[in-house]
Amino acid sequence: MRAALIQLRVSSGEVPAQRWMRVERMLSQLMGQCVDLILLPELWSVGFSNFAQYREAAEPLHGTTLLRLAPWARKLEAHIMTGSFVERCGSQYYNTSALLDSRGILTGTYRKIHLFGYDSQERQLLTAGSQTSEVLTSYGVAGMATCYDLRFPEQFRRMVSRSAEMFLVCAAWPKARAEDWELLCRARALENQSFLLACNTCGTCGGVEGGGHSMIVSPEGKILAQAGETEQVLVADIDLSETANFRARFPALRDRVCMS
Ligand SMILES: O=C(O)CCC(=O)C(=O)O
Repeated sequence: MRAALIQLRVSSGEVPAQRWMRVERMLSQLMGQCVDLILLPELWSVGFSNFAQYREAAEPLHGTTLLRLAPWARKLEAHIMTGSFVERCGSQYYNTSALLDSRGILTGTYRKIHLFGYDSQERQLLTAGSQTSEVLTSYGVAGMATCYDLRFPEQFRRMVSRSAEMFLVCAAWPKARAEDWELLCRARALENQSFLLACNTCGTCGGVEGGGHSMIVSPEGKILAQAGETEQVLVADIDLSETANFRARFPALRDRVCMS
């Protein structure tokens, strides 16, 4: 499977339309590259730290993000994990990401469970999701998660208990905690013997510098590909049979003991 992580620069001085233009340009550059799965970061259109704009930027589930990205999924014949957007549902607002299949059809959604309350208004403005998300794709079962969720191993373990074989993570993780980012991405992959694809932002939004370093981690916790600190598309090939091979060779998941 060939994956492409669109590490987008999200800066305060820009309007979402400018980011959309760059995203669509990067998608068009993937034409002919036989990519199977594309990931975008967390709240890339509005900008994670642009809290004052959340309400105005909110959209229904089948809103702008899905409508604009679905034709790209069809054109590129690739799954697209849309990154997250502010979803409006009745009077509630969520940090929601979606997975489109290569026909542009919505196959999975995830509402961020662990909202970030430190130096952030996310927890005041949004409602937390209450369900993990495991989506059956043509490449296996994908578990979806968002940024701060990385600090909560029980969420990833639950997804593995529900058959996840890889994790798709969108993030707006700050550079100030870049070491945590790498450590947590590798730990969640290794302890769950699963591929982890994590797409982050870069650039400075609301005074917070995005850490970049989007990465693809193997089920053995090794970084297979990693972006730098600037805007780029990280493309890498993944051998998904490694998950089953490693789980058979070193069957730690089988030795789980129920602690509750
Ligand atoms: O946990 C962290 O250090 C960063 C989390 C974050 O920025 C987020 O959830 O958007």
